[in-house]
Amino acid sequence: MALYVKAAEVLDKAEKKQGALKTLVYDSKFENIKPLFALVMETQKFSSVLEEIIESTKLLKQTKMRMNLAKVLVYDLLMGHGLKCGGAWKTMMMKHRTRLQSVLARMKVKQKVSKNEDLLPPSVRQMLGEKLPRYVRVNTLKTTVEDAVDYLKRDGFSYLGQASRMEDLTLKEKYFVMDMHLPELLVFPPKTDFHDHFLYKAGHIILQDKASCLPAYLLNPPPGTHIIDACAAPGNKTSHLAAIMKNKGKLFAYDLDAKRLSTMATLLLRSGVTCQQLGNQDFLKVDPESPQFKDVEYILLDPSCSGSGMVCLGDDASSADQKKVQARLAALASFQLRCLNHGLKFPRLKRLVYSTCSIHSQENEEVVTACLQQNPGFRLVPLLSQWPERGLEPLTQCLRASPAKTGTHGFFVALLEKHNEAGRKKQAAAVQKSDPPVTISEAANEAEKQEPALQKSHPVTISEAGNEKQEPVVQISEQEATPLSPSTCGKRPAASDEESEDKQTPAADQADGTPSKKKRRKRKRKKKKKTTTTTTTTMEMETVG
Ligand SMILES: C[S@@+](CC[C@H](N)C(=O)[O-])C[C@H]1O[C@@H](n2cnc3c(N)ncnc32)[C@H](O)[C@@H]1O
Repeated sequence: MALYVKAAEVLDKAEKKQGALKTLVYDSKFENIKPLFALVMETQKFSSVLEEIIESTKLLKQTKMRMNLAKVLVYDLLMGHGLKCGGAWKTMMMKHRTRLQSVLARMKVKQKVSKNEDLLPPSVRQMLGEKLPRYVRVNTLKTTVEDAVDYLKRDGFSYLGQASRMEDLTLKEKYFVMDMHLPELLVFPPKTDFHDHFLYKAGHIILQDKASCLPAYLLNPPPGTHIIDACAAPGNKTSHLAAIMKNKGKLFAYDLDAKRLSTMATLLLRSGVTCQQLGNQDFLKVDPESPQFKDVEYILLDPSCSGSGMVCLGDDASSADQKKVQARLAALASFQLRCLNHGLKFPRLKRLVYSTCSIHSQENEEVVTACLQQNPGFRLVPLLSQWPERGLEPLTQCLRASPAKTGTHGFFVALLEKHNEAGRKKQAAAVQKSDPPVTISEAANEAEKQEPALQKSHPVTISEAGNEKQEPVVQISEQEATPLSPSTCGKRPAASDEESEDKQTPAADQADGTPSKKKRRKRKRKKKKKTTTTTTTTMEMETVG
């Protein structure tokens, strides 16, 4: 029952505008956040429907419950996976179940619909991203685009060829097109459900939002290269990278969260990925100087972020508790900048792609600006000139994405590349002459002054899209994770994300501040033991994956 009481409490607080749902759930200190989050989000989504059912059955009067408690219980009883409580509460709810069920059934008959979702008001449906197309990435490790298209045609879908404008992505019934920017991406009407489809179950297609396909596509690591996916789980971008590399080379994929990593191992197995080496590890503690990374030339960094771009999660910006929201954003931005700076330390790195599913400049342009100030040997690569939404001024080389302009969830991508030594020295000198490096908060102030300047949309034709991958210096270009899964992207950094500065710095033992010989030896042994543990985890994950 604790779950329902806590969920009702969160909904009460949200009604009193004490914070955004997401923040309230995380602040609730409830031991099992995931089911609480899911219950609160779903109840909120069906709020108006549940209220109608509760009122027409006079449930509050008969049970003396308050509205939000009734809502969470009725949600789970009628639309969720059944009540997860026992005792008097369950007995009471079961007593009313038939009446509640028949009101729900009557509502559906009246509105001539069959699914619970269809009862939602249009405004809620739009907010939930129902209007976003269903994007399907063809997994070229298992099939080809042509074969996937043929299979889908035989399965009753009608193929309209490659799209050339945004409007072509607005589809109905069983029509589908090939995307105009990403040729391995097929586009279907919103809500087309592939979860039970053979191609999905066999790993031939991957359900991935278009914006989320950008990082791997733009990084475009050639087959045979060594690459790191720094914050990888649940692995949609990892499997995309492996497909681009044709499973040739080495793909180190790290994630701090063991559970998500194990989901990822299953997903990669199904997708036919074989070039990976998984590690349940904090990326910030991966040593760039380690011999195993000496050939790493590419990094994909998609760190934890606010998830404010995910249409289903919404944005905390309207939250009454702006202080908390800003503090959370600042903590995330600081973590993201540390990851970015760390990624640039790999000695042979050529390119790093940075992405977030956030719409906040603090996590996007400001992080990149601060990073470039601190790493003058790197610069931004201009991306997809035809892409309709750019990074905020002056970072227009980067891409942004949004439901309105690109028909996707909100997203941000920047591609950084190392430039030559002469340029680096020149830039370093210029930085010394000018202001000290921009810190995140300074960048925040600057960015606030800027008006977002967005470029106009230029429709792309097939051949242009093919050429669109940027001229390279070297060479160019979900839950079980569905794009709408809150756990994929809106995930808060694990505790160590925000405190991931190495906490194991040894305390000084001797007068000069250095540890004693004995202690040094002990620490050395401990360190050796730790390395072995990490390797074991990596090996285990490889076996699973
Ligand atoms: C936005 S999600 C990554 C989504 C993934 N790239 C994909 O496309 O499926 C961020 C991930 O970073 C992980 N993470 C957070 N802090 C980390 C750290 N310090 N080191 C490695 N992974 C971390 C989280 O567990 C989470 O799985």
